[in-house]
Amino acid sequence: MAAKVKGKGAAQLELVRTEQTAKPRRAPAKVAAPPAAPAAAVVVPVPDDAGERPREARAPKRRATAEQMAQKQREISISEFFTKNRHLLGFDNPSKALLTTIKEAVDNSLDACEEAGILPEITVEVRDLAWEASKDGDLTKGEGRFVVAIEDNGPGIVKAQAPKIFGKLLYGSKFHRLKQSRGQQGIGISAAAMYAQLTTGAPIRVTTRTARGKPAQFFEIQIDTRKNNPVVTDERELAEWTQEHGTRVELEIVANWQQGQRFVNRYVEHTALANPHATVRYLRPKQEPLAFPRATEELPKEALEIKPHPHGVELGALMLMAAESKSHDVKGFLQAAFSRVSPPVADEILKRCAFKGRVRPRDLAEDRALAEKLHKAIGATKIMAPPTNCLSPIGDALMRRGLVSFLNVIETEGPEEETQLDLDQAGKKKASKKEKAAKAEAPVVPDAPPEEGVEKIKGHNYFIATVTRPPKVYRGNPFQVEVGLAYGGSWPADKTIELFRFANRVPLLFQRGACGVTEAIVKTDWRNYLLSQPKASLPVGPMALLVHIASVWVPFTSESKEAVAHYPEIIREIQLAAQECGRKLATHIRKQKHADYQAQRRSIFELYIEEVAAALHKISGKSRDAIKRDFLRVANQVTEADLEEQDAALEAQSKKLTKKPRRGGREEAE
Ligand SMILES: Nc1ncnc2c1ncn2[C@@H]1O[C@H](COP(=O)(O)OP(=O)(O)OP(=O)(O)O)[C@@H](O)[C@H]1O
Repeated sequence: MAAKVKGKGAAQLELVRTEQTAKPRRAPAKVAAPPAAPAAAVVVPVPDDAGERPREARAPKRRATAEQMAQKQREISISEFFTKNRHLLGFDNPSKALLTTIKEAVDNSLDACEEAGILPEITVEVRDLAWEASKDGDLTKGEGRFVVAIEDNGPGIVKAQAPKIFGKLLYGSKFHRLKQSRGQQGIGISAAAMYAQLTTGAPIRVTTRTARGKPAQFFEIQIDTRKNNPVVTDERELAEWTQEHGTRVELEIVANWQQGQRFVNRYVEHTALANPHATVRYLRPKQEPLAFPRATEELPKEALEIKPHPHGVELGALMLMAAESKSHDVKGFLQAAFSRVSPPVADEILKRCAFKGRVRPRDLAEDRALAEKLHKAIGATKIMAPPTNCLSPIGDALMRRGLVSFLNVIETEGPEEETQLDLDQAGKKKASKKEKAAKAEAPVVPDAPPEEGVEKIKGHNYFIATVTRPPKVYRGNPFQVEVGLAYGGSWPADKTIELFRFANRVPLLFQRGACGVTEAIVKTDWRNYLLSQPKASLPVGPMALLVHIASVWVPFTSESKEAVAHYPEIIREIQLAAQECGRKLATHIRKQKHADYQAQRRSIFELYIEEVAAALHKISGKSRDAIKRDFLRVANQVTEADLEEQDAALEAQSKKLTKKPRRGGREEAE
């Protein structure tokens, strides 16, 4: 495809596909015969591979002429293209298709609720048609077929829009705007509908209502893939529907539940983790439903739409914007079309351009040299970074709450609290009844207060730390990175850490190796933070690491939105966030090691308290319990004081160890 300016005038500039021909304007009178082959074929001497005497070869026979080829050339509709290339949209195989279908609909529901200012209540339902038929004694029906239904309490969809939203690829509200949202391409839900149609022939079924008192609308929609247009096969009003407002989308698809369910489980769990304001219910075949109640009643901060930043615009886009401008002069155009261009900034840009005579925006569209001058001047002018109110990060507090409620759902009940007596007997053997009774009578010395950042979840201690970096910009697009970690608990200590990747609060479950997020975490030297790390790999340790990128436009590596592209600005920000979080982790691990050591010291001391108390009781006649209590208090004071001293030393050490990333990603102590 090449950009070509057609005719004159602002509206006339457009990007034109240089097709040979979509449809010939008039049929050729007669396809000209190919030129007659020369009487004697051209003989080209070809040296033999072995370097022996040159061999003589014939020129290959022409198989088709340009005219013959032109007859086969025609436009390809976007739906036809993606029908053939559905792997590009995440429908590679039936197990992945199950997840992609759910993901597209849930992401839309969350986006719609947030945009409307509604706390999302989302139900995800997967029905296994073969299993349902088998319950009625029919073992022949529905093999490999599933119904996926997603219902939300969002704002609903107006009647006239529903067919295009669900029956036309590249139709949506988010592509042209600059504001953080899960969807950005306008292809997701219609692609799911296309996959359903392709694999089962069934239309997508949509029920939607925009307000209480208004009737719910029901549609069955198919896609005419040749034209990329919707075909409504059924449409009616429903008198009864449970939702006052919202949308329900139902798709019948070929899927692989056996393998796909773990992806869906993960997606639902992680969606709840990054969206603590949403309630998600998950109804699945042959298993108990799962519920993820919201962890906060607060909606995320509203992301506002911004205008593009001048430093992010490329020459072709600048010409296109100029062509569409309604401003009378370039100064007005710059101010109206871009963010952060105040009158003085516009004057400075124009001064740099030094245009001769009056230049109107449409002149820029028609004259590439003029546009290039302006483009260069923009690049040379210092302009304030774009506004960042277009972003809505999760934030430290909610990331922590999300992690806690996620761990509460996935964590199984931990071991019963081990009594001090269990530990005293050097081993894990249970305390005898007598010992337990003695323990109950023993004087109580208060436990040390839990360390800041440590959460007890179902009997397991997790250290949780979070970092939210300030917003940054890549190619004019604001973005912000957040990192959270949960260390300890029942995560295995000898395995690679769990890396949870998120983009605009959407979990990324595939293509971990191809993702810029993974690259940034691998490049971070986790040995500085007391984790082991094989070369060029993720670190090893009992930890889950959450990385979230919020941006007005996430640069994905493909339309299936599974991995983030390797933009240096993004990778560096992730590294900085990971390092900041890593420093918190290292402080915790050191503290933990030291506390373990002091507890060990104390327990050795406590082993002898009983006997010493008995002896002192004999000598002094003072009560044994009072003596024991005094001893325990002293033991605690000594080890606490040691701990405090150690804490101060650690604090000083960690301040000294302020890390600075080295070029290439590794970091050094200053
Ligand atoms: N449940 C819903 N409630 C309200 N509006 C919806 C809902 N689902 C889809 N929409 C509207 O339909 C549009 C198209 O959705 P679609 O999933 O095809 O693309 P997208 O979300 O814009 O981008 P992407 O292709 O990246 O997912 C959305 O932009 C939104 O305006």
